[in-house]
Amino acid sequence: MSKTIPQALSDLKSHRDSGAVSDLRAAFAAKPDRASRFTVGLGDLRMDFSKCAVNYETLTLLGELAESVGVETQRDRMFAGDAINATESRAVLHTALRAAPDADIRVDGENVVPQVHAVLDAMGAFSDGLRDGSIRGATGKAFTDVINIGIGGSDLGPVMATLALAPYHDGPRLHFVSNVDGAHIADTLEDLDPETTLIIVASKTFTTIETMTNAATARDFIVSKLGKAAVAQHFAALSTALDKVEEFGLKEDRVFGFWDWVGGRYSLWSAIGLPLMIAIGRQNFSDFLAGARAMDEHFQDAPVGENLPMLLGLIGIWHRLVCGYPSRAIIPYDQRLSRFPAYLQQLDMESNGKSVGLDGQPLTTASGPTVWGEPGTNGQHAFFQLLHQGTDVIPVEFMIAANGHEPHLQHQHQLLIANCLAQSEALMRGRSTEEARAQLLSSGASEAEADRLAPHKTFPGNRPTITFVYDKLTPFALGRLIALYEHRVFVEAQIFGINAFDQWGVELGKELATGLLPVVKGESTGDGHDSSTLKLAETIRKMRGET
Ligand SMILES: O=P(O)(O)OC[C@H]1O[C@](O)(CO)[C@@H](O)[C@@H]1O
Repeated sequence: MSKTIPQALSDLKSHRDSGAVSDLRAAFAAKPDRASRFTVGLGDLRMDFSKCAVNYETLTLLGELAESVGVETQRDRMFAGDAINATESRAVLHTALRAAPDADIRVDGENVVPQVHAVLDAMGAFSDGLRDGSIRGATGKAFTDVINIGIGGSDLGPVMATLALAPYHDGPRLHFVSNVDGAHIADTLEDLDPETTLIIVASKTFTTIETMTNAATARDFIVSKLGKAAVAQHFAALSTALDKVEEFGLKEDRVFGFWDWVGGRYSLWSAIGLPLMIAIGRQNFSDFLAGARAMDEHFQDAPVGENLPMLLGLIGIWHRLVCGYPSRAIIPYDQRLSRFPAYLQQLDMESNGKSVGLDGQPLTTASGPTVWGEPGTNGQHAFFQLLHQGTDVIPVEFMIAANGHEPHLQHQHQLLIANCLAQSEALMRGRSTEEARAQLLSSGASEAEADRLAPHKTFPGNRPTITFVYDKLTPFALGRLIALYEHRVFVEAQIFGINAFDQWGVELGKELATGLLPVVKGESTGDGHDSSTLKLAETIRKMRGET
């Protein structure tokens, strides 16, 4: 019989308190094969978690915790299309978006895979037409530029993946506009010609105020030069709300749909991926889906001890619920993954930033950590000081490709690799005060100077890191990496006992913004708002010369 969750957690805490792996340096010295023991892989992807303070017993206890909440059963329910998004009574089937054409995945008795592939085919035909110039604008010119207007899940995934796969771009130039700040769209439109610009409006609900406002501005941009009739040729829409898209005035062949069982932050594999497909082409997009599918299969089939998403999730839980670390940093040593941390922020924090359990009761443990990061080596010259010597321990997840896409810049790639490995080594080893002192003395410092400076040059070490290594950042590798993190978030959510697939926490601010707009415009005195908010609105109106 499996343990109860409190029992499993309490056993993990006692295990940690017993100091099983309290000194990583000593653990490496004691077991020279520690790296091979705590590295798992899938294809060319390796996950080395040997620099986390865990041993085999930790993994066994984490496995018991997973069993106590039925993670595997929940996983199977998700893949089977059960309505596991309980607060919205919906299935959660982003995995069906990358399923093989002959798969059979049912929602309300209907196999959804044929619909998925019908949309993929339509996206393929449209992106082929844009890329080969057979689909043209109102004045007969081919499209040179495509703007994706969307926000959150309708922006972050396409932006991140388009940048990540830049070496595969051979289609029109891509631009992304998300912020309601007019500066974003103004700067984007600045150098573009309406005659050769296609605008994609990406919104699951087709009601999001930022996206609809930017879409209206983009529409004016097209209409002012080409007239109203050009809208149908210069726009496309990606949405589940087909009725609302119709009101916007788009023809059916310019609308690419998806379904309510695709969460916004899990939608990159759906029609929301169209900008990426336009940039890299149908075949590369299909490889991207295949990478995610490989991770889906692995997540379903591999035993817990070899299962990357399970282990990544369980180690995340170890750090959050047992060690109490409040955040984690994602540091890709890959400039083209520079938006990956931002993408993961939505994926992870919008999913697991909850404080009420599935039963509607307040959680009695913590839930998702703060997720943040920047690419290396840039971060080294910014916030790594805190990672090495700050008072908080922040687990880091590094990622590095063995091979870059620039064969003529091998030396730079080797330097990048050396930096990535050096950082995880430094975080693990640290430098004792005695070592710091000895180093100072050997570089000519006096005894007094060495005593004074040694504490400042001491690194506590023992700071946990996970390092991912893969051959090259191909479409397949990127798809696999994203799916890994999607499933990791899922595993952690099961243990937190929350619904990872709703996001009610974004609602209140939206409602208040709608109510405050008349105050900002001076059309309402704003009864019911607090004095700070009203005073700020008044100050801003004064600065704008409106009062
Ligand atoms: O695609 P939509 O419906 O415009 O929503 C955009 C984003 O807004 C959110 O609802 C949060 O505000 C996200 O969950 C979603 O990805």
